[in-house]
Parts: sequence; structure tokens; C-alpha cells
Amino acid sequence: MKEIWTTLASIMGVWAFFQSLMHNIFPAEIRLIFQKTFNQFINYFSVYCYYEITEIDGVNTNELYDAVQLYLSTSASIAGNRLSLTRLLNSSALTFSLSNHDRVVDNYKNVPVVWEHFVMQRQSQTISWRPLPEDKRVFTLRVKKKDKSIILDSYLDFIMEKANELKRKNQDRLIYTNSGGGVMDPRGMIPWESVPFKHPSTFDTLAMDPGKKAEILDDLLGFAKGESFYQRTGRAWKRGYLLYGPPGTGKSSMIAAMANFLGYDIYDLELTGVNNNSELRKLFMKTSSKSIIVIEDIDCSINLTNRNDKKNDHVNAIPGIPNEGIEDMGNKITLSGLLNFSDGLWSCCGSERIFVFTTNHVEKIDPALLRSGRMDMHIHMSYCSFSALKILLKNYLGFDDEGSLKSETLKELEELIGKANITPADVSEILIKNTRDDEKAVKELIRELKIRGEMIKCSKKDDVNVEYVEKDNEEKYVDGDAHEDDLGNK
Ligand SMILES: Nc1ncnc2c1ncn2[C@@H]1O[C@H](COP(=O)(O)OP(=O)(O)OP(=O)(O)O)[C@@H](O)[C@H]1O
Repeated sequence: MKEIWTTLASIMGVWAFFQSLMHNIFPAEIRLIFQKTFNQFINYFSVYCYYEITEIDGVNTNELYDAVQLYLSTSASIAGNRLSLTRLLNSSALTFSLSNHDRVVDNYKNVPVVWEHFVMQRQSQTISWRPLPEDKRVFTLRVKKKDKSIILDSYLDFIMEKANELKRKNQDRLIYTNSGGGVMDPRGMIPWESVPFKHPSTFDTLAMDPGKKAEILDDLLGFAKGESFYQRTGRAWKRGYLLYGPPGTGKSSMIAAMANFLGYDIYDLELTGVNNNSELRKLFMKTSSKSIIVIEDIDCSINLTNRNDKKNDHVNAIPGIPNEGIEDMGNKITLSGLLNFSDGLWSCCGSERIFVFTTNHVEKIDPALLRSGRMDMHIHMSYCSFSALKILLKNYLGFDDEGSLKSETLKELEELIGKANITPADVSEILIKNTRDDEKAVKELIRELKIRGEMIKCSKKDDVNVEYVEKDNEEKYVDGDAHEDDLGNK
């Protein structure tokens, strides 16, 4: 044992002597060359190669560094007892990262890789407009030389993709609007302003026919996972949904549920705030992938007629403003502009985008906007059906399918709801007022359904009477001549 220690001490002594000799005899440049040659020599015989990913690349933040950090933070095999916790901007979740010298072993397509994290003091401060952090942080990736191509070809892309997915999952949704005129950003003027989107609507809380709901969910999933399909078929990776139905049937709630389900941001496009087609294009170019672009009440935002009439381009503008004035104001969003936006070449900048148009009056929409390929799915948001009512009863009063209500009450509700034309919003209003008293809530609902049913019955009778009167009059004027009434009206 004593001999071993003596030998070790002599080796270290020789090494120290050699180092001090090098330091005293050779200038720094020569020492650096020597060091490099020595490293190259070692690397030549090593089975591994190493890649360094620094936090700051020059003066710019290295996206890959952030992605690796996020990706590794989900790894269960982090063997460190001092981890740093981080909360990303707009995120409600915590992520942890590696401390100095922590190591993680990962496995990609049966290729083992080792990540190590280093935190060093930055030697000299580069002169830049942006002060650099004091610490230099680096990830080192160690891979066997024979596996280099697999790692370079796809592993790093895989990490970027996973990190983006995680970021989206952890991050709160954002809702963007163009009505505020935009915000200034280091990259220039951004025409969208955003706030965190915390709408609680989900497909579970949405009251609608379960079959229809399942169909929509299926379609959304198919879209989100359909990258290879869209690539194979040469189609742009986008999908259009038209939501139509009376006010209060859940069109906005459906959009929120879609965004929450897919984890997409929402761009709420206010067409009345856009002056012309080129402004529309600019807005579109500033939207990100994995987003839902919404135009609510499309029939109120733009005149949807005379699409091809160049002379009448100005007619396709915002209602309420006289046409003659529109040309002067340069205020010309046309339907063709809108179609280009959702369907033309411009629709393909970015990918994985959903367009949702909503309207209360589907009959007013130009067929050009409805044709398949533009609006792939037309979703009718109808008055509250019995199956939708059961969902609302469950959400608001905690009633489950069977057992919570007497079968006669259920039967009565089923009969009444079909004849009442009541929206889910109105049902929700009645239920929310009486959440502490279930019995009162149901009674009030039944009363309201009865009143509405009666009103519809009466208005139908009135319609029939009007028909009779009109028929009577027709018979009187059967010869087709116009007759004047007592007031002189024809
Ligand atoms: N199908 C539904 N399921 C659950 N809740 C609903 C539904 N429809 C309406 N509601 C309730 O009514 C409120 C208003 O509905 P929402 O704004 O989604 O309707 P809308 O069809 O978009 O109306 P509008 O055409 O006036 O914008 C929602 O906040 C929600 O509480």
C-alpha cells in the first residue's frame, strides 16, 4: 500500500514539474497548439464523439439549449440531488433542470446517449448591446462515433419537437386579437395583442348530442395527428369548421373546447378592424402554427356577395358604411381576399391551422365559402336537445344519468324540451340560479319549457291564420289585377 502511494506521489510530482516546465518555457500559443494536438490524438482513438450546446450562441439565445433542457427535465433518470426549478413565462407548470456536472442517460432508437451539464464562470465579457449572463452554461452530448449519423439526422429534431409539445402543454393558451392595433416588439410591429386564455369549456362540459361530439373529436384528432396524411396527399395542413346556429347554442364554447383539447392558441380576427386585403394577409403572416383562427359572425363582418365582380369590389365591404365612401377610405376586404386568406397560397405559410367561421345565419353565407375544402365540416349548434340537457343537468346539479331524477320527471323533460326551442345558454341560466336547490331548479326549468312550448304552439296557430287570410286575399284578387285598399295602397 505504501508503495502505491509513493508511486502515485512521484507520478504527480513529475506531472507538476512537467506542467510548470511547459508554462515557463513555452509561450501560451504553443501550449494551446500542444493541448489541441493532444486532444485530437485522444479523440482519434476514442470511440465517442462529443457535441456542445451552449446556452448563448454568440449573443443570441440558443433555442436548442432550451429545448434540451426542457426535454431532459421530463427524464426520470436524472441522477442529481440538487435540481433547479423553473417556471416558464405564461406557464402554470414547474420544470426542473440539471445542475453543474449532472448527467442523464437517454436512449433513442436503441442508441444510448449521455448528456452532461456544465456551468462555468464566463471568462471575458464580449462587448455587445446585450449583457451576457455571468455563467456560461453548456450541455455536452456524448455519442458513440458509429451512432453519430442517427443522432445528427433525427435525435435533435426529435428533441425540438418534444420540447415544443411540452411547452405547449405546460403553457397557458393565449388568445390574440387584432382590434387593439398591435404591439411593439424587438422584432418590429406585431399586429396582434395577446392575453392568457383561461376559458374552462371542454368537450366534457359542452352540451350537445354525444354522437355529434364524438364525430367532431374524431375529426380534430385525425387532423392533429395527420401530418403524414397531409404530406402524402399534397394538401395544406389546415382544416375549416363552420359553426352555425342561434345565439347561445355554444359556438364560442365549442371554439374554446377545441383550443383546450388541442392545446392551440386562438387568433380572434376582427374583420371590421382590417382595412384591406393586404392588411389581412399581413395579419395572417403573423399567426403561428398550431392555432385556431376565428372569424365570429362572418355574415355581419363582411358582405358576402358579388365576389367576382371587380367593379363591385367596394361593395364587398363592411356593412353600415356607404359604398361610395369605402373606395376613398381604401376600406376593401373582399370575399376573394378572405378566400385567399383561408384557402389560397397564403393559407400555407405555417401549418397545422384551423379556421373557424361562426354565423347565426347560415343562409346568408356565400356558397363559395361553404364548398368543401374550405369549410371541411359544417357543425350545426342546435337548440338544447334531451341528450344535451342531461349533460347540463350533470354539470350544474351533479345529476348522473340514472337515479338522480324520477323517471316521470325525466320523461316530462324529454317531451317538453323537444317542443320548447330553448338554447343551452338559457337552460344554463335557469340552472345556475338554483344550484343550491335541485328541486327548485328542475321545477323552474319545467315551467319555462312549458311557457316556451305554449308560445311556439300559439305562434304556429297565428301563422296558420295568417296563411288563411293571405289565401283569402289571393282568392279575392285571383284575376291578378292590383286593387287599391281604402287607404289607396296597392
Ligand atoms: N352547448 C353548450 N354547452 C354548454 N354550455 C353552453 C352551451 N351553449 C351555451 N352555453 C352556455 O351559454 C353561454 C353562452 O354561450 P356561447 O357564447 O358559447 O354561445 P354562442 O352560440 O357563441 O352565442 P353567440 O352567437 O351569441 O356568440 C356559455 O358561456 C355557456 O355557459
